Amino acid sequence: MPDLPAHASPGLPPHHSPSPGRLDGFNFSSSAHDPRRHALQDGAESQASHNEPPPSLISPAFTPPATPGSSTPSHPRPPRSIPVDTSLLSDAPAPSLLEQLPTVDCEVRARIPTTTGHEMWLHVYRNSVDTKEHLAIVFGNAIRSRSLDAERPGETELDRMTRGAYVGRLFPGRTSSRVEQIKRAAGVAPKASTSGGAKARIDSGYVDVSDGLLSPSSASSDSGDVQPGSDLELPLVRIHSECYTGETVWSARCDCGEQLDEAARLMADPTLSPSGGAIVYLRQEGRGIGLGEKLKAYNLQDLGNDTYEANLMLRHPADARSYGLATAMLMDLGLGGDRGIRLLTNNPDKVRAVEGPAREVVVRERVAMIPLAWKTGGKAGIKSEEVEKYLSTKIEKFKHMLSQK
Ligand SMILES: Nc1nc2c(ncn2[C@@H]2O[C@H](COP(=O)(O)OP(=O)(O)OP(=O)(O)O)[C@@H](O)[C@H]2O)c(=O)[nH]1
Repeated sequence: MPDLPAHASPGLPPHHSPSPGRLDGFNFSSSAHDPRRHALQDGAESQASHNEPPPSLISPAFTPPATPGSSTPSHPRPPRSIPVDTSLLSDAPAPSLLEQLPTVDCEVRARIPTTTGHEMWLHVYRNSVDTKEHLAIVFGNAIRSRSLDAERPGETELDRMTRGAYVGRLFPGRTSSRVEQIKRAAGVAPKASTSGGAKARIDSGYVDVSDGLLSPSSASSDSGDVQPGSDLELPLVRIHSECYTGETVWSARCDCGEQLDEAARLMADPTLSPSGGAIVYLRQEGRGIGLGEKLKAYNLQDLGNDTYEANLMLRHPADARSYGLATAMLMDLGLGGDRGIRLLTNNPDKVRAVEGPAREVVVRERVAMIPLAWKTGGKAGIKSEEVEKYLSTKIEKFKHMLSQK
């Protein structure tokens, strides 16, 4: 059988959805690098003959399970976090920043359940500088978009719920986007009722007020306004640039899929990210040059150039990205201001650029993104000649703060 992912092969039986809990890892990406994938292919015929579903491709490679002792390797140590004072980085060339931040608006948000049982909130943004749908992937209920929650003239409660401007969970028959209204209508004292898991009859439907609805005290953190000095840890943030090849078609030329997956895993884990997290997913494919140009760059790399040189040969900057949109989206998510964030990155430009022209966002700590293959001695993560070369060019030419030690 050719070395293709199982879902590319009509010869394999359809996959069954894994049940939550069976797969503790968190994975956006497919499993091109998963040793189990090869086992899957080798064993596909015998599995088919035993009529058992093959293991899902939607989970395995990059993210180790949270449950100790499972078969994929785990790296339970919290990620390395380094305090950052960007005002001290002034001797390095500063990234170019827009004088004024773009305006952004969260158009719609929806709950995305995952095969691991974790949920995330996908936000689609519009903005004043391009027509792309930039995204925020939010973990936890503490981070909310101001522009999403803002009232829009003439809208109905159904309009609000349809665009995702509701609190708590939707359920058939829910008629109000606002949880306080629901609780008032039910005559339920928010805290007292949650302990008993009481169900309150609301209009034509039932709402379990203990299920995903916020009490008044947690509703204040719902706005993102956690006071500095509170004992909650800083929210974890990743600014991620789109990479179709690394995130969708199992490319081992880069570590982008692994990084996206790892960011989600960290943010979904309440012990590592107790105040939640957000991945700002910018549609800046190929470091801003687009997919077609990136593929040309790959051909130039196969001809012996590195990723930096290939961009220049195509008359593009080595890195054509900007981060003003990310800054504006973080502010909209309540992650701006002095309280600060922890930023998952190795890229020094990103640390400074995301802070914005007037330090609208403050990066208090940088959390390093170490390739899983390095952390696990090659047992997990992306392994290829190409990715090794890519990583060394990131370190040597883009000055990424990444070392094997
Ligand atoms: N032009 C070009 N873009 C690439 C190449 N490989 C990956 N990319 C793009 O690079 C972006 C990711 O950039 P990276 O340099 O890997 O990482 P980073 O976002 O700068 O830094 P980290 O935050 O540490 O991950 C994505 O948009 C990818 O599509 C390549 O060889 N050429």
